[in-house]
Amino acid sequence: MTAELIPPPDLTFADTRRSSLKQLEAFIPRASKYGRDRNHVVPGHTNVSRLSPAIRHRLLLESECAEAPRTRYAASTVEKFTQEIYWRRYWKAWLSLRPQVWTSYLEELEHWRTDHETLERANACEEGRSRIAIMNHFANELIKTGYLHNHARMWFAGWWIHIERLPWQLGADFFFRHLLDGDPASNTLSWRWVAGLQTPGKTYLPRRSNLEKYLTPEVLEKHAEGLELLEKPTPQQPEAVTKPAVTRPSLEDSDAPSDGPIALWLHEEDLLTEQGPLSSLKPHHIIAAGNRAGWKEHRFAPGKIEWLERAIQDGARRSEEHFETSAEVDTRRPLAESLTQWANDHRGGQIVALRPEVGPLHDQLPDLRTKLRELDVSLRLVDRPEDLDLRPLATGGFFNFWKKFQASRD
Ligand SMILES: Cc1cc2nc3c(=O)[nH]c(=O)nc-3n(C[C@H](O)[C@H](O)[C@H](O)COP(=O)(O)OP(=O)(O)OC[C@H]3O[C@@H](n4cnc5c(N)ncnc54)[C@H](O)[C@@H]3O)c2cc1C
Repeated sequence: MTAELIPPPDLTFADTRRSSLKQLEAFIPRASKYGRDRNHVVPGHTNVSRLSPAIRHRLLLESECAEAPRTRYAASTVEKFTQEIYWRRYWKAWLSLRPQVWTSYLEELEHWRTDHETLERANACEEGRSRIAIMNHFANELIKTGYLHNHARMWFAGWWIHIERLPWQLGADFFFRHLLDGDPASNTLSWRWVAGLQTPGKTYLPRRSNLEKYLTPEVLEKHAEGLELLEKPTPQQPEAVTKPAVTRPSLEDSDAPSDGPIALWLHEEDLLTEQGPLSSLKPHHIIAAGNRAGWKEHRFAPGKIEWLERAIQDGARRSEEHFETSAEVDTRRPLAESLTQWANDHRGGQIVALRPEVGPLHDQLPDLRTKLRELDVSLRLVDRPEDLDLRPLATGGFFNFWKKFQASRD
């Protein structure tokens, strides 16, 4: 096997439901060793599922992924894997209760983007021109594949913040632009956690000894330059850590359903409309629209946009089959244009969708709602019951969330 982490070109990330299910099936025999092996970073990333893009965009449901290994193993054998999936649900629920953390991140990012000296140093790190060869390797891997192993994400973020002393917001943005699984909650909050903002008094430092323990030796040997800088790292303590308050205890009301024609809006936040609360809807039309304006605003990498387009195509094809009506795929125009075009032709109707959580698509909702109302079309957003159930559990830390979740199942 090659000693590079950058996978061979045939190692791709599932972009359809069918291929995601196949990948999940293939992962099941390895789930029992996940607790032991998951922190080891090896070429091809065979210790982990690599399902994050599919889970992030809901080609697969979190519940399906958590349940699949249990067809073969006892719950205790695969608990670590289940827990990791619930880390994702925890971050999402946590941010949903505190959307101001996302808005502040975007404002702070805007500020750093105007600081030329800092931006130049950040660019050098993104482009693999830093003092530490293995971090250059990770930057390169991220850009080439749209993926990094969790441990590599932690090392990279820790190095960026505590060694290079760069603002975490620029690092989070670098990840968000390239990661196929780039998620407003998991990404922003993990960077905050590494910076010491999420759990007061706790930062994450990348240490040479830890890399030597968990990274395939041949890879490290090949990229050893600058490792001495990771021998005795000292944390960059955040200035002031305040606990963000819950500002959105309940979700905004949707427009009331009307009697007119219905369009189902399929979007990248949840590509599984045929399963869940919308499955019995009788739409007259399906609009599978990409958030082109958001992709542009957040400067998504071309490979990531291509992945999203393929996943949306797949969602549209499945919805068309399930709802027995035509789906129009529109990933080229801004979202508002695709939806208002239908609204203009169907005044008095309604557009129904699964509710997008905090992030770029959610940011567009107020403007979209206004435009649709002007055309006398209502926008009805529907929640998955399991998302609503988990939301109120994320008021404290993860293990508190996990305990409450376990208790709710007993
Ligand atoms: C700085 C940083 C940024 C991150 N950004 C993202 C992001 O944008 N999107 C994202 O999905 N994950 C993010 N993660 C979490 C984690 O690194 C990835 O979910 C994981 O590496 C994906 O690979 P996998 O599918 O092989 O995971 P596996 O180990 O196979 O885990 C299975 C699933 O559980 C979930 N999961 C696993 N670990 C975590 C975790 N620590 N936090 C949240 N969910 C987890 C994912 O959905 C993952 O697909 C980030 C972590 C760090 C440290």
